[in-house]
Amino acid sequence: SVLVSGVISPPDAALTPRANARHLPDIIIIGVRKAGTRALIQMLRLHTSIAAAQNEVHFFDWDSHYERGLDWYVDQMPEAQPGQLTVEKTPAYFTSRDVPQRIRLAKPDARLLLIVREPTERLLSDYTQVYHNRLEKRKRPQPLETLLLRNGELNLDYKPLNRSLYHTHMQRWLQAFPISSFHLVDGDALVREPLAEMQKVEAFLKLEPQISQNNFYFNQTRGFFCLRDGRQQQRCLHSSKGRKHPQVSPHILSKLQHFFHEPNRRFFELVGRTFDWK
Ligand SMILES: Nc1ncnc2c1ncn2[C@@H]1O[C@H](COP(=O)(O)OS(=O)(=O)O)[C@@H](OP(=O)(O)O)[C@H]1O
Repeated sequence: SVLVSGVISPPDAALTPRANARHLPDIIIIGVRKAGTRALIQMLRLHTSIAAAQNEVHFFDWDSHYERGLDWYVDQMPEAQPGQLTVEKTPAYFTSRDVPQRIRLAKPDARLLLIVREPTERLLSDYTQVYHNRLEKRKRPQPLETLLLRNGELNLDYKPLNRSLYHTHMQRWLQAFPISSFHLVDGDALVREPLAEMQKVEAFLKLEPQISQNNFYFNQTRGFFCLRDGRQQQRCLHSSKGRKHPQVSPHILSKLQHFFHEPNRRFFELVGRTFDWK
């Protein structure tokens, strides 16, 4: 501060380094569960302009969190340097009824990242996740057929099946946000060619292109790409990512793929692009 004719003037804002601060997320990864949301947020934070929340926050989908208000939500965010964009991921947002309107109220200019994956494979991944959760809780896992079929027909109330009906959920989101608020990430492509997929994300977010081939190396043991950050720290995703899926009879597989054909077509129409799904 400077003493001018006996008055102490406030410090020059331009000369005072602004401190790191928490703020509402600029970017939200809204899902889909088991489509590669963790890989996406980890790859995004390779960029120096991104500050990412570590844990799934579940602010907009859990009433007990939502009732705590926006100050609580901001407290869950990482500290961001001036100019950094903040991102959180909660895959359950995509399929939760009230979430689109709640996000619109809190952050109408949020940039929404949605990662999708071939719906049958996503269903099997979802089943596998629940299977392991039950084992951990010492509950007996149930065979897929019992959950998926009712009187020989597909059981539409089975949640992992419902979550793969992307168009029904996307319809709700498009009532709250224009399509320009979304960027869709191809989860199958992110596994095979992470750099190409991340360059599209950088472009959508208007970030300076920074992520490079140097940030990825293929790990033969894991069968996936792992990450190398700017300080040459190497890191693969947790071992719960990339699990073996159950063997499913060809009859059920083709039933599922046939079933998803029409919902997929409607999803492609809604989002104005296609994916390479059977
Ligand atoms: N690089 C890399 N390493 C490991 N795993 C990768 C990677 N990229 C994408 N994936 C895929 O991410 C799938 C898990 O998806 P999510 O992180 O969205 O799951 S969750 O909803 O948060 O539980 C996980 O699904 P499963 O293979 O079914 O386990 C992976 O296929």
